[in-house]
Amino acid sequence: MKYILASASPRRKELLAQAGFTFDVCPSGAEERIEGESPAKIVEGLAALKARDIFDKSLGSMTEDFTVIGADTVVAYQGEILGKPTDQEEALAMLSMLADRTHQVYTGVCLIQMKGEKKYTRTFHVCTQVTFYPVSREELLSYIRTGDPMDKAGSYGIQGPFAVHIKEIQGDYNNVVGLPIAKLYHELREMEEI
Ligand SMILES: Cc1cn([C@H]2C[C@H](O)[C@@H](COP(=O)(O)OP(=O)(O)OP(=O)(O)O)O2)c(=O)[nH]c1=O
Repeated sequence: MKYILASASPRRKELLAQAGFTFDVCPSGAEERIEGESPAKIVEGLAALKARDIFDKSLGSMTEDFTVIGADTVVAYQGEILGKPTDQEEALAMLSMLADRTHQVYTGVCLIQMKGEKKYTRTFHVCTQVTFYPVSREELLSYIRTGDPMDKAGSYGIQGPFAVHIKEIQGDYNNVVGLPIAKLYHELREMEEI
């Protein structure tokens, strides 16, 4: 089975490699816009969009069985959905809202597999609860100056300098970083047994 990761995220690449997969990386340029639904539906929809884009592009050139992996991550807080910030001001607004509170991180994953003549699709999501300590405005500003928030959903990376502000998490840590690798592994294993 050949695996194709439909993502430009270096964290997703690292997590998949750590888990022992060998794979190609083929980022999707699919337009990321799905609105007005629950966070779970949004991340699943966006993951499916990315996976489908790369599946369609790969189909003509693949001579062996293959699986495309697409993923998307958002932060949700009391009905608000937070993606990547567009500028430093927005990053400050997001982090100020999340400080001293608990929010949810959703990652959706879509697997599209071609086995023989048959196509199989699986889409799922994983939700992790994350609680921040109180964070002062000065601390937030100095974190934002590092540039770390800008490519991350919710404006923070749990795996970087912001780690000192994480009080508690409930659920899969890797899901927060961008890929629920354990669930992904088990879903793939089930898929390949069919
Ligand atoms: C909350 C959080 C998010 N993130 C990252 C994971 C994702 O890369 C990013 C959310 O953006 P995504 O749109 O999910 O992914 P991406 O644009 O990086 O890559 P692609 O669309 O090509 O798959 O935020 C962290 O690295 N750490 C965190 O703690």
